[in-house]
Amino acid sequence: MKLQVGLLGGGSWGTTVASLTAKNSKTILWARNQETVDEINNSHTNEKYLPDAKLTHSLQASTSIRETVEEADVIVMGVPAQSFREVLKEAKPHIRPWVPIINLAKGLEISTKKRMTEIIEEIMPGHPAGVLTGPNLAKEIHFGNAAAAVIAMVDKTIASKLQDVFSSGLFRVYTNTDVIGCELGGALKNIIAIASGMGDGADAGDNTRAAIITRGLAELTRLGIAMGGKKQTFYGLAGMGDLVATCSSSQSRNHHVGFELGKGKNLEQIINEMNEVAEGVKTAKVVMELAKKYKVDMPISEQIYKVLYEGSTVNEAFKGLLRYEVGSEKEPG
Ligand SMILES: NC(=O)C1=CN([C@@H]2O[C@H](COP(=O)(O)OP(=O)(O)OC[C@H]3O[C@@H](n4cnc5c(N)ncnc54)[C@H](OP(=O)(O)O)[C@@H]3O)[C@@H](O)[C@H]2O)C=CC1
Ligand SMILES: O=C(CO)COP(=O)(O)O
Repeated sequence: MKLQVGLLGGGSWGTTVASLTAKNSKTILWARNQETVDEINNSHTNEKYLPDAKLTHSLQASTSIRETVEEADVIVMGVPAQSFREVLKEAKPHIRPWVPIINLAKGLEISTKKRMTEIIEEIMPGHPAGVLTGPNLAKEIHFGNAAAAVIAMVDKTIASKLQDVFSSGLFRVYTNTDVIGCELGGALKNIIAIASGMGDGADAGDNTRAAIITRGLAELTRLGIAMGGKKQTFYGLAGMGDLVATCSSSQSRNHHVGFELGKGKNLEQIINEMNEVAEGVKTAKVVMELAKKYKVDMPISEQIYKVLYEGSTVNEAFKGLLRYEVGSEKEPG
């Protein structure tokens, strides 16, 4: 039986994933913006978020959440982390019992410090919750470059059914049962990507970027393990894979924020000039609280937090990092 997909969120990643699943299954994409919906239905494009990309013709869009989810066999949540709860609550009355809900967002909720699948479990108890994550820069996937992702769910049987919904010849979807680790990998790497972009913007060089990626992996792994993720997960697609892609790509919005900071622009101006989300900016606040709660050292994230929220300069951030005691390159856990 072909599963029907209801995907909520018409930004660059939501539209990309909907265009992928529409190749395999009937897919309806919900966006709140009527113009976006009309453009997807009539021209099979979403120029605001995916300039020059042609979407799968069978993809339908709707401004009605009810129409999008009421017959869906799987719900995919493609809105940013801070809007996740309100959109899911709006959809809840129309979602059939036991339908799995898959998160695409890479962020943590500021007010509760929760992961998105924790929000799913809170609002929709009884529905299997999972996350699709990995090194997946939307535009490359749209233009047909090969990529790999992970679908993480506690229930292996459901995860392998959903593998077929998301996979295509060029988009290879692996399964994993470590939902916590996969979800945290995606959220935590965004702050490291800001750091890497900041180094690139300040012309710090390739060695600096490599050090940020490697030590960034160590610190996100430390927090991830303390919060219940598995060490192995952070060395896979959801951890190292996504970290490398995001930290080294000018397509990454988080890298872009860092790059502009490195060039000397201020945060407000950078955000005002973007029309897409950079989740790391908000996640940085949550991560500092989590690092304190779990008593984990996160020197790179801490310096980024100081630049974003405490008026630290880029120079001070790099000097701050250099002041940390150089210990042994011990196991992150
Ligand atoms: N882009 C990428 O390469 C990848 C992104 N992700 C993650 O996916 C998530 C979504 O990102 P992405 O699609 O890129 O984001 P974009 O910034 O491209 O788009 C955000 C989308 O969410 C919609 N939206 C925002 N707030 C609300 C709300 N309150 N109610 C309804 N819709 C809302 C926007 O609608 P409107 O246009 O009306 O403002 C827009 O359609 C993020 O967490 C990101 O980290 C994960 C992997 C890859
Ligand atoms: O998560 C992503 C790629 O895997 C996208 O990163 P940005 O949100 O920084 O663009």
